[in-house]
Amino acid sequence: MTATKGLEGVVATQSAISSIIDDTLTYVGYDIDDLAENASFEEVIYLLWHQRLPKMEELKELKQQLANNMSVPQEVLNHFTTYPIGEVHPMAALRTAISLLGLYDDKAEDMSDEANYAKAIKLQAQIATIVTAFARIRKGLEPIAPKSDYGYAENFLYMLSGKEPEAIAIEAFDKALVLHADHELNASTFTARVCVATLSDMYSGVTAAIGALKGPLHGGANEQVMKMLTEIGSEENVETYIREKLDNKEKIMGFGHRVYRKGDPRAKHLREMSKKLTALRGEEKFYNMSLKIEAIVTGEKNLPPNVDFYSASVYHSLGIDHDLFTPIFAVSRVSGWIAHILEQYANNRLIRPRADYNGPGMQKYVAIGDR
Ligand SMILES: CC(=O)SCCNC(=O)CCNC(=O)[C@H](O)C(C)(C)COP(=O)(O)OP(=O)(O)OC[C@H]1O[C@@H](n2cnc3c(N)ncnc32)[C@H](O)[C@@H]1OP(=O)(O)O
Ligand SMILES: O=C([O-])CC(=O)C(=O)O
Repeated sequence: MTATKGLEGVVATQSAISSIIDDTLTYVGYDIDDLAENASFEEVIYLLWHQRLPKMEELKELKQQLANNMSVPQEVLNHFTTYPIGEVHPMAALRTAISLLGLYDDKAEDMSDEANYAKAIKLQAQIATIVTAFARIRKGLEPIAPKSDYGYAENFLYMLSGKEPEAIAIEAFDKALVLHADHELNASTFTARVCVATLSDMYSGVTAAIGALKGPLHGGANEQVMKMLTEIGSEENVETYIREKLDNKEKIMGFGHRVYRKGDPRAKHLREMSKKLTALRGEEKFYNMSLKIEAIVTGEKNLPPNVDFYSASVYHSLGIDHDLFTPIFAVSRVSGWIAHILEQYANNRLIRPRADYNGPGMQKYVAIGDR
């Protein structure tokens, strides 16, 4: 047995949800460029969960189900007030809250298709409330109740700020949600599938996936990109900062990808959004700095930007706190995790690979006094 480091190139399952073939990303056969331009996030959720686009009535029903299920048990919101203020990362809070949410769902352990679909709706709806409520509670603010006539992106921005969001912000946020919804067998999705392949419940699968998304080599990179942009501070500092990092063999967050070689097709949409939104907010410097970083990293290392690079300046331009960038990734990606969890349940087999053992040979137990 020989191990493949990081499982690179290993095909671990069949899936009909999304594909990356020759650097083209599709959700159920629809090109991401097509969906980014035309589909709403709710349509994408339906597409991922049903493997077809919804008809008008089906979309209306899904939107209503999501809006009707956004309220979170008060106990879950109350527990946020017990955290040490300012010390808990929102991804840790989210991971804990989703696990806690399972305790208040009397169907959490019911593995019927109906119960799993009801859990899917609840999780997708309530994750938005959890992220926004935590963001407010940690600042001493009251959570804002969702509006039943708002779409998903609009409700998220409204619950976060308490203000009616501008049309341009809703449109940009909705597109960001579409772009992040699914991505074949990325680390967090694989984690979710491994978890539920033991026939564990959906809350466990999503909690495990959040843990995997949190790391800076995966979803956590978007927050790190913003940290880097803030540290660099101005266009003049880009060259020295980036070259020093590359010379020290440090990674530049938001660049590189395990699967894409020519580039991540999602990045160009976010680059465009970053250009538009930073200009609108008078914060062009973040876009200009990003362009300059891209030119150096791609020029020197042949590493194109991934989805996390320009999403940072997009979310910053929407006035979102930097440590909420990865929780927002989870708000979108939970749609993909759920699609994969349902697909795993539908054709399940325990996921249990082998390890190529490279420890010591056979040893004889030595009594503690003789070691
Ligand atoms: C939503 C997402 O998860 S997208 C990815 C988000 N993560 C990031 O942006 C973090 C930065 N990027 C990375 O760490 C990597 O490119 C990953 C994790 C995305 C992919 O990693 P892998 O396929 O395992 O590539 P690996 O880390 O082995 O890198 C291969 C080589 O490219 C270099 N490299 C890869 N990414 C970068 C980077 N961002 N900056 C500088 N060098 C890099 C590595 O140092 C390594 O060089 P070496 O062969 O000289 O040692
Ligand atoms: O596919 C990956 O490895 C990471 C990624 O881009 C994503 O999850 O969106």
